[in-house]
Amino acid sequence: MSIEVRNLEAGYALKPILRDVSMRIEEGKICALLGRNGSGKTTLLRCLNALITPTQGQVYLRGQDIARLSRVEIARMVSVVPQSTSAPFNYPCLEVVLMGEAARLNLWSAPGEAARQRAKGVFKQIGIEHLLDHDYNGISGGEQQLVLLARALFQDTPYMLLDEPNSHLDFSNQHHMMSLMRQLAKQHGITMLITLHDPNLAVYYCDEIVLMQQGRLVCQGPTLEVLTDFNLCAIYGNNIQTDHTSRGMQVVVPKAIVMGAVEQTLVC
Ligand SMILES: Nc1ncnc2c1ncn2[C@@H]1O[C@H](COP(=O)(O)OP(=O)(O)OP(=O)(O)O)[C@@H](O)[C@H]1O
Repeated sequence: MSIEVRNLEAGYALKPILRDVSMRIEEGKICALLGRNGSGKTTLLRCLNALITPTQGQVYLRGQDIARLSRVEIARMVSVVPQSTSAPFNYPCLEVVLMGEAARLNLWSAPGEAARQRAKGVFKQIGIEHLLDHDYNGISGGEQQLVLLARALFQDTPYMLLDEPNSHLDFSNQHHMMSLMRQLAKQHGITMLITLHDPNLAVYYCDEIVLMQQGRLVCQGPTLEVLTDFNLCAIYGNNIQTDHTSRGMQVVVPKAIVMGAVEQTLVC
């Protein structure tokens, strides 16, 4: 159940964005997609979910070219946690999560009691049972992000695509969410691609990293092999580097912090 991308080119109208992107993520791996703003991460996720049709190249899920699959077939395989949490609807959170069942229902049927119980179980798993009956538009951005995560988990697919799923979450929930993702990938063999802006979350939780720059894939490999000073500098500029905590864990920090330059600036 790997994800395979071959020589992908894609963009918007006359604006090419992705150029010659090829990569492979093996089953059960949790892969971080890192890159500067506008480097093409969301565009790549949209191609993997067939929301954008590539101008060249192919995406294979379970060895099947997704260009040949119907929307329903794709929805049974791929769940998405989108970057934006805003929604044109205002349903109770439980109903939002139950929408994850849509691809498994016939046209005129609705989720039954068993589906409702399963959905409630997912709320509990994430620790948001208190949001069950709240209106989706009446909760915070971080809470909305957790509800969208619940919907994706409820959809119960072999592939998950998460686009900055932590952007609204507090420190504790960021780690809770990432460790839950890791647990799911390992226990259920779910293959995940997660765009992140904090490389440290990739260090702690992801098996591998894909680095993107200006629509091209710069590098893919095991997390610590990819997060070298050289690669970080090439992607993010000269003010970032790796360091180690007192327990020997690799972390990514701004150079100014390592050299004490921030304190010097403050004193001045
Ligand atoms: N709907 C769209 N129509 C036209 N251009 C778009 C559209 N969405 C994104 N772009 C452009 O495509 C490029 C890549 O955007 P994309 O959202 O894939 O980047 P990203 O790496 O996910 O960025 P970020 O980290 O800021 O979310 C950017 O130049 C962006 O302006």
